[in-house]
Amino acid sequence: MTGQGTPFVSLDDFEQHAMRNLDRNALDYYRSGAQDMITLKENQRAFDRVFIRPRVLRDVSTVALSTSILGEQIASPICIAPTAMQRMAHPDGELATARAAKRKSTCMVLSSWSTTRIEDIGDGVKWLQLYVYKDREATRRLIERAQDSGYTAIALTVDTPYLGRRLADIRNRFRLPPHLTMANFADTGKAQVGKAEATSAADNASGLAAYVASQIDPTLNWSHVEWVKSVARIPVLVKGILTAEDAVLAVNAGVDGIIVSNHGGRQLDTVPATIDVLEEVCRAVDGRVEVFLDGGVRRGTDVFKALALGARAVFLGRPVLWALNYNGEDGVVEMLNMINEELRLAMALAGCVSVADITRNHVKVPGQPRL
Ligand SMILES: Cc1cc2nc3c(=O)[nH]c(=O)nc-3n(C[C@H](O)[C@H](O)[C@H](O)COP(=O)(O)O)c2cc1C
Ligand SMILES: O=C(O)C(=O)c1ccccc1
Repeated sequence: MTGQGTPFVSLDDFEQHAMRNLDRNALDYYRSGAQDMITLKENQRAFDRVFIRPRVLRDVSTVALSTSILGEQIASPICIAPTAMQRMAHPDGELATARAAKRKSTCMVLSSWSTTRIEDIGDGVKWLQLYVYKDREATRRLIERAQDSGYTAIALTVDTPYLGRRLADIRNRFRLPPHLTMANFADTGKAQVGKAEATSAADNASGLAAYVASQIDPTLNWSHVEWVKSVARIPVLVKGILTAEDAVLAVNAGVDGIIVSNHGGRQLDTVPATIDVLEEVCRAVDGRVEVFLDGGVRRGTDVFKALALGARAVFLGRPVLWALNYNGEDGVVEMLNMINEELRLAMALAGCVSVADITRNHVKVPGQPRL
């Protein structure tokens, strides 16, 4: 938008810019999905199969985007998903993202694999994304550090007992550039993502897969959710639920929220698009906890559809990385402004003047007539 070039008109333009600007190691890591990337593509395509049923003649001269998540007020239901290693996209990395989130009064989820320390993120609505590490004391310390630093929820990622198979990262032998570290682990000697040795074609030569295998506890099970609940004094959400069955187990385990996510198509390939399972999850949850969605959200109409199908708010993953790469903090603000204005217009044209006005009857889903 800045400068003399053609103005950016959609979130896709930020990605196109990053494709020309980012180095291969980082670009492939950020863009990739697992295996054949069926789920990655499906996340976006599935939104196109949902149609909006607009209501007219409703005085849409003012449209309010504000809402609350887990009791905290935010300016819009468009939040920021945790993505690891943001300093590969821009030198200011997570700091820039956090400042942008604060300027827009929205929620940022910090990845526990950030290149900025938990303590160094300024104020604002912020949650910490957590993995259960083999080192249980280190995991406990992360929760405590988050609480001491003003984070208001823990999002426990449950879809990554192992890293998904991302072919480009294997080919590239992905590494975190040597000047960067997994900053939250600086005191444990586990902050470097080294080069993996590929000994056979079947080995996963991505440095990240090896790092994950060495750090994350693959015994991850429901007792760990209860353990995190017992340690944390702030709400705990599970991130990575895709079925009604697991949603019920999560509610029974006492979680405070569910993030419907397939990890941006980066874990198990050929799982469904998140928008296609959102309603199933919401029905199973039946209002007992808030349900969120991420995956493939690129336009205001996508946000509208997710809210209509039961999401309290949505989270953006890759678009934040593209915007960061484009112009740091200001780039992320610009990207958020764009999708927020798209949402405002979609709501107005569909006859909704507040987030609470968006109902199930505002969308038509293939094979699921509901009226
Ligand atoms: C580069 C990248 C890194 C990610 N890192 C994490 C992470 O550290 N923890 C996590 O729970 N999810 C991680 N995710 C998944 C996102 O939180 C989110 O589920 C996904 O990106 C949403 O899809 P979208 O990119 O299509 O918006 C990552 C995703 C990407 C693209
Ligand atoms: O890349 C990812 O999707 C992810 O969640 C991750 C983040 C840091 C290290 C390993 C995996």
